[in-house]
Amino acid sequence: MVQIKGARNIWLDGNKVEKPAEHAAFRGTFETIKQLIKLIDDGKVGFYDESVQQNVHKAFLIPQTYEQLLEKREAYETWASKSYGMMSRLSDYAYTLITGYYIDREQLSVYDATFAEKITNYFELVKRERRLVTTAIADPQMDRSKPITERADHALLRVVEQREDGVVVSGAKMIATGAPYVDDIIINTPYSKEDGQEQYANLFIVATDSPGLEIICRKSHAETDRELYPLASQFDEMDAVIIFDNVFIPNERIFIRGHAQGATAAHRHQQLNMLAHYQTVVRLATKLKFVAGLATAIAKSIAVDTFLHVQQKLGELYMQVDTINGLLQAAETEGSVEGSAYKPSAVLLQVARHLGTQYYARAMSILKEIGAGGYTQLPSTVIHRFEDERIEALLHRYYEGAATSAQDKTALFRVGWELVGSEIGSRHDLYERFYTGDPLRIQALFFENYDKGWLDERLETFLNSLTTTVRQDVFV
Ligand SMILES: Cc1cc2nc3c(=O)[nH]c(=O)nc-3n(C[C@H](O)[C@H](O)[C@H](O)COP(=O)(O)OP(=O)(O)OC[C@H]3O[C@@H](n4cnc5c(N)ncnc54)[C@H](O)[C@@H]3O)c2cc1C
Repeated sequence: MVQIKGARNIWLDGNKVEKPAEHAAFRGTFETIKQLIKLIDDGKVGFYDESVQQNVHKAFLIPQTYEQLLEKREAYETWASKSYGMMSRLSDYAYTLITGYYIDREQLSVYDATFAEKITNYFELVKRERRLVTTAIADPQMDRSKPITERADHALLRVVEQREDGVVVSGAKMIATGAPYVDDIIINTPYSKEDGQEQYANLFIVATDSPGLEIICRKSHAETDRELYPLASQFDEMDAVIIFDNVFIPNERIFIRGHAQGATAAHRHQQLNMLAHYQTVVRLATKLKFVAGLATAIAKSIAVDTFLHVQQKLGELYMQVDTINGLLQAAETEGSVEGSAYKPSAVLLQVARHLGTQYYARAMSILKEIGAGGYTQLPSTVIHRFEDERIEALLHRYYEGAATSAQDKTALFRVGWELVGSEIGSRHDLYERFYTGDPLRIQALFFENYDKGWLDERLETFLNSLTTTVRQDVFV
């Protein structure tokens, strides 16, 4: 029996949600998560872990070889394809972050001598209890222009009381996708900290049933009717702001305590964690594949795939999928053993992640252009629910496709509308643009960190070839 406890202080529509698993806004997703967790007992997603004597998700597998990395890919693919790539923070991402910290525990112990022991204990706990975990990093959008030192006191999550057995923190974090469903949230800080800013410089994992931790949900996009809303009825992950109103964090959950460089190093670790990026790119590929398949089926259903420009647009979608898959494969084969793990190539995964922020928006645009007015021609319910048989018969006639029944054609367009026109669809468009951080600054960071050696070399060779003699030869 799979138990999902869910969080405690969940706020939706101004009310406290007492039994989230029974609430219409969360029920469908609770059910999906339950089905997913069952997969851990299957060989494709889970592996037997001696230390906890049970199957655990392969996100926890520390790959020693290329082949083991591929095993992880299969697990992520199987997990992601159950939600067609629509759910992305269902713990597999957070598990890879924890595994990454565990792999590099000695390195990070430089900033907090207790790091290695605590992360080892948590690594075992999360596997043993099959705890669900998400992550929240950014501070609330108040005044982004000010340096940390000039921001309002409550603008940053901070320690308000030091105790022997832990710390008390106040402040807020945004956004934590999946928060109502999880047991724990990894909390870190996005900005580089300096000495003197220790009260903001903590990496900890907070339990969602901690008193004072309030989960403020956005509007629910969930629906309960599976036939009308196949995506929203199963896959609304929910996004929330987490408010810490004097929340106690016990010592064993504080991995870096009040260390400016340490908190920055932990954040960089998360940003550069190739095993975590690997999971996100596998998930992205799954979603793009789903969209490409749907766009093709919609085009076929009304036979617009016969037109050249539609063929070109569908071709573009296939190229998106093949580009991301190609980058994934290259990242796998160009990986290397670093420390105790075989890790995929960082640069190629960063490229794939960044392309994803543009590809998804483009894919939505193509889906709109192909389906066109068909999305708004949908009757407000499925055809077989019409109470008048005469009208139902008329709908079967006038909603039919080229070689597709009215029932099948409207079902396809319904999914299309969920992606391009519904609230959950808009949320996904936003998610793909921003989930990896601000794409603008990430690309600029790519420039900064890029190994530009080969660019200089080429230019130097060219410039050296233009010796005085050659120039004289040319211009005499
Ligand atoms: C649907 C969704 C789900 C998410 N889920 C999670 C999650 O589970 N966990 C998590 O940790 N995060 C999550 N995020 C948050 C995500 O990490 C942030 O949205 C992202 O880092 C961008 O930050 P922001 O939204 O605060 O935008 P801001 O940083 O406020 O940026 C707003 C605009 O201002 C510009 N800007 C801001 N500051 C600067 C600057 N210094 N220099 C130049 N330009 C600047 C940006 O380019 C952008 O155009 C999620 C986001 C979304 C949309």
